[in-house]
Amino acid sequence: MNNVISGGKIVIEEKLVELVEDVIRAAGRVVKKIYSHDISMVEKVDGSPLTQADLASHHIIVEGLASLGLSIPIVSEEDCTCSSLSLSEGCFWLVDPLDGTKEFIHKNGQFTLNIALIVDGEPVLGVVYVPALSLGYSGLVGSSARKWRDDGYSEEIHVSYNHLGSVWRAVVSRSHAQSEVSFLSYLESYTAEPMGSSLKICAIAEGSADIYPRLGHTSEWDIAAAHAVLRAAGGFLIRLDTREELTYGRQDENFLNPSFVAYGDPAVRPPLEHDQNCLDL
Ligand SMILES: Nc1ncnc2c1ncn2[C@@H]1O[C@H](COP(=O)(O)O)[C@@H](OP(=O)(O)O)[C@H]1O
Ligand SMILES: [Mg+2]
Repeated sequence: MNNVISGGKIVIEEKLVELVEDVIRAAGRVVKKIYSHDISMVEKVDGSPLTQADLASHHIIVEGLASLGLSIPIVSEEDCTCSSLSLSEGCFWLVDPLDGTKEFIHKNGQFTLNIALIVDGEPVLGVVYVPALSLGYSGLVGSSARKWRDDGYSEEIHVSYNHLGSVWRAVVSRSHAQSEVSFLSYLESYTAEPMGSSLKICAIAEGSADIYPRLGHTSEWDIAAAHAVLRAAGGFLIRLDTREELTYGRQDENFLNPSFVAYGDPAVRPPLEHDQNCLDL
């Protein structure tokens, strides 16, 4: 592991992204196997679904990240007990082992595995894997973002800048999108495509969508990895209350996110002048 640790400090470079891709693919293989059989589920305390795939993926990712030997704390949707640590400074892994569990259960393919590296509150590295498509997205902020497949295909991705004067291509949650549609009515003309999981943010990163507003509940692990991919691809994900880029490690708030909007082109900002009004809709 000498190539990612130098002078006792973690070196965040492409080699580390490749190692995280190996970890996520290993978990994805198991998730895919479960997906192809009957899926049994239980309800968590908050009423959200949990399947054997969420737990299997969690264990493989936690073991895989630990085996890198970097001694970085891991916060996962399925185990956020290290939240007694102070996470606002330093590094931690932020993992959603299966985002879009409802999509997984409904077998529509729109679920993802997500691993982000957070440094001083910012998502700096992210890998999102889409088992149903054998497809992944990786981003290293300050370097580049890539879309890749298990067969070795890989291409650099970038947000789209060409929407001006044309219809805004919005993506919204499949399950929770009522207020988001009200928010979008501030745009002159838009289409709204329902999509599960962190795929929505990846769609903006690769330029196939322009904007994703989320006014309802999400947790930090739902979006951190795709947020890193989006930043690496030139995009933004800002809180609607402060209009600042969203940061991570807010364990005092149980890792719950405020309302936010993700977008690719900085020119999307003008409609956000109305954001506070939108929240009251
Ligand atoms: N009431 C709620 N509180 C917290 N998070 C919620 C929620 N309703 C939905 N979510 C989050 O939204 C994610 C799904 O997003 P989407 O609707 O965009 O596909 C879920 O991820 P999981 O499937 O990992 O639980 C869950 O974390
Ligand atoms: Mg999730």
